[in-house]
Amino acid sequence: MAATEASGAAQDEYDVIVLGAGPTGENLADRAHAAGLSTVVVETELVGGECSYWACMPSKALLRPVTSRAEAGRVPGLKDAVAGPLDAPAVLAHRDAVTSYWKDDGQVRWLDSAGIDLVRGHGRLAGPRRVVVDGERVLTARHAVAVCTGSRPVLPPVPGLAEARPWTSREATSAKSVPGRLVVVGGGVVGVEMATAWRALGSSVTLLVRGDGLLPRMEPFAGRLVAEALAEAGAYLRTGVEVREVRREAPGGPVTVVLDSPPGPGGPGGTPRDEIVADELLIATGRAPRTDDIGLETIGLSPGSWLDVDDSCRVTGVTGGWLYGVGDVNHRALLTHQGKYQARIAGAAIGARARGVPILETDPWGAHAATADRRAVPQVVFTDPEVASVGLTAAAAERAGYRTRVVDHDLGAVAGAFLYADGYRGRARMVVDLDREVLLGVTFVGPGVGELLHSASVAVAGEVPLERLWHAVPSYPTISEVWLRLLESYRG
Ligand SMILES: Cc1cc2nc3c(=O)[nH]c(=O)nc-3n(C[C@H](O)[C@H](O)[C@H](O)COP(=O)(O)OP(=O)(O)OC[C@H]3O[C@@H](n4cnc5c(N)ncnc54)[C@H](O)[C@@H]3O)c2cc1C
Ligand SMILES: NC(=O)c1ccc[n+]([C@@H]2O[C@H](COP(=O)([O-])OP(=O)(O)OC[C@H]3O[C@@H](n4cnc5c(N)ncnc54)[C@H](O)[C@@H]3O)[C@@H](O)[C@H]2O)c1
Repeated sequence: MAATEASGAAQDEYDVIVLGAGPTGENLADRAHAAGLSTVVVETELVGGECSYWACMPSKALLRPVTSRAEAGRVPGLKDAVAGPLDAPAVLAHRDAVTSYWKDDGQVRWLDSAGIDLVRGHGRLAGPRRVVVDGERVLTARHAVAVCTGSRPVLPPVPGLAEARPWTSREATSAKSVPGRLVVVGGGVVGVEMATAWRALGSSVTLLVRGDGLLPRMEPFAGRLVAEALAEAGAYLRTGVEVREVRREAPGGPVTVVLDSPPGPGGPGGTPRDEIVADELLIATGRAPRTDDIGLETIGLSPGSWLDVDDSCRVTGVTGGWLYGVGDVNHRALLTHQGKYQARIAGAAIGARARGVPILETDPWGAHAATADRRAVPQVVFTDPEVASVGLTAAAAERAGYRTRVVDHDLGAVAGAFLYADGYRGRARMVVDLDREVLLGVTFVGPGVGELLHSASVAVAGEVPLERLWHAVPSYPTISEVWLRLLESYRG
């Protein structure tokens, strides 16, 4: 059946209704359809969601030239060829192409070819199994409604901030020109990636962090190495500061950020009163669920809350068990690949329940139990150096009560790294569960480590015994030889 644009819909009753066509909604619809269920997706903006247009894809299009140039600049014989600045207009133009110029025709064609209907508009629940689109079109679901509405950026309650119309991740990934001076608030993933990108594109960047370092949820050496590299790139980092007030006198004019901290020496635009003046301000302080206006109150749930789900992603406390919350909206792991993973699991569970399968495989690692989104979440931060981690950090493993041993290795000391770049700097850590002798977590920091990560994901999710990992021989001379060094250190 052809993807249906709002009014000319062929039917109003489906087996499954999917609210939101981000990466999670698309994959959920695909899995439900593959299970033989008629499926419709409701989308209020662009099919492809945040990831395709204002998050993963445009941000990585901005960062790829940055990391490529940095890496080439460390290769003897190649350094001089990349000595100049980035061609910012060309980078921005490529970013525009990567987002298909913020048009979703390609993704709509995919839905169409997959036999999934599309209804454009804002969907709201209107009681059990009913969704009303733009107040007009009523859809009913025989089996399930899956809420895949994602998340949006949060603005902290700082006086003057909203009025100053700061950049959020949306503007930071879609801006058409390079601001002269950019202040970034927040030292999480969006903060460090966007500080890296815009600094390399030519902005004077000041990164304001209220804690004592960057990437606080990762191993401490990750934030330290990224902070060192940002400083070397000319960005200015201030830790232990809070934004007290923001002022922008005229739309499009400079913005003043007033800090709640002892006066510092001042970065670009810094003044003795500890105010920073910039051309743009990016707020990267986390996300809120897009559940404030989806009719949750009509089924007894609280609007604006993250959806509490079981491991099959079924929302808890809903009579009849017909409601699912998948992807960012359930707050289990706010990453595209984890949303897609949950969609595969939830889609299988919806299909099995629709077929009347009496007992689902809901034990950890079962076909109907999202498990990796708690125990083996991989993430790559695309900065220079890259940070790639999976599973638990040493601190998180200790908090969880495991008996652990932490093994570290200097990534720059393996032969592959020596060849990869002059003065390669990086570090690797594995966190071992001493009782089972399997890995709980692995972190790599260094140029190019993003592509190493899946080896660690396989080891952590597969709970591969270390004595078997000893037989997984890394090729010489690759950076993967760090696996051998880590295991040698562990075995002594
Ligand atoms: C700057 C940035 C960079 C990122 N980079 C990465 C990365 O490199 N790798 C990674 O894995 N993750 C990355 N993420 C996270 C990633 O973007 C999210 O985890 C992912 O987009 C979540 O997918 P989703 O489908 O759950 O939600 P979304 O992508 O947010 O999609 C939700 C969809 O639902 C629609 N919708 C909402 N409400 C309604 C409604 N009432 N009716 C109809 N439709 C509705 C929205 O319009 C949207 O299309 C990044 C995030 C940001 C902000
Ligand atoms: N490469 C990737 O995988 C990638 C890239 C970007 C974003 N993402 C995902 O998107 C999500 C959102 O990223 P994010 O960076 O916005 O959120 P985040 O939660 O990763 O980081 C937000 C940071 O802001 C800080 N903060 C909160 N309130 C603050 C305040 N009032 N003042 C100063 N600092 C404050 C927090 O302590 C935290 O360190 C994350 O879950 C992330 O995993 C992933």
